[in-house]
Amino acid sequence: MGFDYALVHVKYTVPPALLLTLFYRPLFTRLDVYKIFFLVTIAVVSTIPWDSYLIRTGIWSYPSHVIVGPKLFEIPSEEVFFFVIQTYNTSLLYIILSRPTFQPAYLRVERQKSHPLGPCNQQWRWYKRLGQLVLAVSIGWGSHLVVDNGVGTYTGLILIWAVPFLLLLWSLAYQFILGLPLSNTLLPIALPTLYLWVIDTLALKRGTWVISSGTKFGIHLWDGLEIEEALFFLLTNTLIVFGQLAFDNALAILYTFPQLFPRPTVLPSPIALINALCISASRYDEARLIGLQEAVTRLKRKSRSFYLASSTFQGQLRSDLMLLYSFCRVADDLVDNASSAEDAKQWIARLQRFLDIAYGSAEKADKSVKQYVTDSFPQDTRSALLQLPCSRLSRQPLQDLLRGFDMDLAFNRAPPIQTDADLEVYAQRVAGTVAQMCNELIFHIYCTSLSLEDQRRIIQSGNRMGIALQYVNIARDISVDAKIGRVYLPTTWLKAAGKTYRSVLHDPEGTGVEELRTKLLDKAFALYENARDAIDELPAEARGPIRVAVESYMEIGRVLRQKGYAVKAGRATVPRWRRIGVAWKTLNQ
Ligand SMILES: CC(C)=CCC/C(C)=C/CC/C(C)=C/CC/C(C)=C/[C@@H]1[C@@H](COP(=O)(O)OP(=O)(O)O)[C@]1(C)CC/C=C(\C)CC/C=C(\C)CCC=C(C)C
Repeated sequence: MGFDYALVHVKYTVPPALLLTLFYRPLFTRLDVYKIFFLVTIAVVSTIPWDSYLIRTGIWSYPSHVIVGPKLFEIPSEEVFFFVIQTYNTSLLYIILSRPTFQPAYLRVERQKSHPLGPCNQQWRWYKRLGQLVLAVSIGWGSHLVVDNGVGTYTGLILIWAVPFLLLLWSLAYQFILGLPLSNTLLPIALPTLYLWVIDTLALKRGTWVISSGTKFGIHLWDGLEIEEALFFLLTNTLIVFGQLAFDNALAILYTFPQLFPRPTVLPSPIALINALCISASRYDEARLIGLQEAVTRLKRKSRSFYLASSTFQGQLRSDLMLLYSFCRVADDLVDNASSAEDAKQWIARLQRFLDIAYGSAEKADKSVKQYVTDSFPQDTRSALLQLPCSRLSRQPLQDLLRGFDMDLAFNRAPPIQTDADLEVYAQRVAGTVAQMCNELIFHIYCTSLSLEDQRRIIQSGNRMGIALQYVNIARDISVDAKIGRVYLPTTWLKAAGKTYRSVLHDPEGTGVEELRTKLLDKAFALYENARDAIDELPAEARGPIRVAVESYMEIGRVLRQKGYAVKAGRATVPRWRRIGVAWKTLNQ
């Protein structure tokens, strides 16, 4: 009996597990736990027979003075724990590194020439086949080495055990394996592999585990690291990451194509996951994928705060929020960038008609909505309208949002915001409604035990939070808005400060404006303080992410409030590292 192997865990495998867990703790969801548990189970069940065979045939061994004692099918308990902890560490590293990526945008429709809709991404079929060929050849070579029963036996046994699983995962998830950024694929394989190579070198040198000499090539990758051990850790980490990628690929399919999977659950069963992966890529909805890709690009380009916050959301809620953002952004831009007041009015009328049709008769809606949008809106805005998740949103906040845009048009006639009450109505329409829709999506997607009355109360707090954010938005954009002929500060405030609407329009940075900005920010922070506790009552999966979304926007207000802060180029911005810091601090509160 000895503790050498146990000490390898104490020193080298448990500390990274603790560090990674601590780092990711605020974002750890049930789905993450489910994904890791799923993979750990498969890893343990599939490795035990193979490892047991290797030990029983003497290909590798553990001197009795380095292990504590208990064994499972001849495998020391420390080794069984190794399967668990390696899968946990590599999986968690993958989850952390892939969190910023919006993976559904990497799904691709594949169609052959013979398909009625014409060819699309045909090259993917060849990539898939090429990968399958390479993996099949590796299995063949592995079998040959095993049959030979010579110095290549250990390599052969590694190959015939690991590569069939890789072949299966590749065949199911090649789109994600090839298409996702290297930070989601190569990095989570390379980092733990390198780390385990170093640990293995130390363990082999100390004799914690021993590989018998007749079954290995005797080649070293570096002093003390046998080539077979290097291959073993490389392939096991690849298996874990491919397993996670296949899981995420299945989730992306389940959550992206409602016409194929109408009501996916938050924790889909293994059968549902396999069904999703087995659907032919020719059946993916191309319009939906374009809608999601355009939504991510739009969000990334237009809002740094919400883009950062979006990476803290998961699954269907993340997609739906992006699509909602895309719609709101497009609608706002169509009205704001119109060439004349008449033109802007026309866009609002068209958006109004779009809502009429989208929320009209269910059977006819789909076709006529598509037709209407194609006939009435510019090409680059269509996906934002057509992919709006109408079935999960009520009509009233969308309707009110348009009424808010309508108030913007009134600036051409007379200042529409005279009093505090006007300001509140305006902010409620353009931002309270947005918050309401975010909350509607959350309650739709995540089950809650809250009564309807409590849900209504939380939604009302959300509305107030939206108003707070809009006040920050107005405080930030006083100069920008003046350039387009708008002053959102109530005229009663201007009068009390000895200013006129016209004077602020012409000199938005003049004396006295700073005090009014501060007054507006004070109002924003009062509303925020009042509403923020309601976030704690949201379903657990949405709490942290919503806090990040709210805090990263309120941070703009904090920057504006800093003594001596001068608004640069007409707009206050929060530096990237400060935004990340805010998100980090918020999640750890
Ligand atoms: C994470 C993520 C993807 C969130 C998406 C949120 C979303 C759908 C935002 C829509 C934004 C938008 C373009 C709306 C159109 C009207 C408008 C301009 C509203 C102002 C947003 C400012 O965006 P931006 O700075 O990019 O705009 P301009 O450059 O000035 O044109 C608003 C300030 C409204 C934003 C309001 C919210 C996102 C609501 C926040 C509140 C909650 C999420 C609810 C909190 C819940 C509780 C229980 C308190």
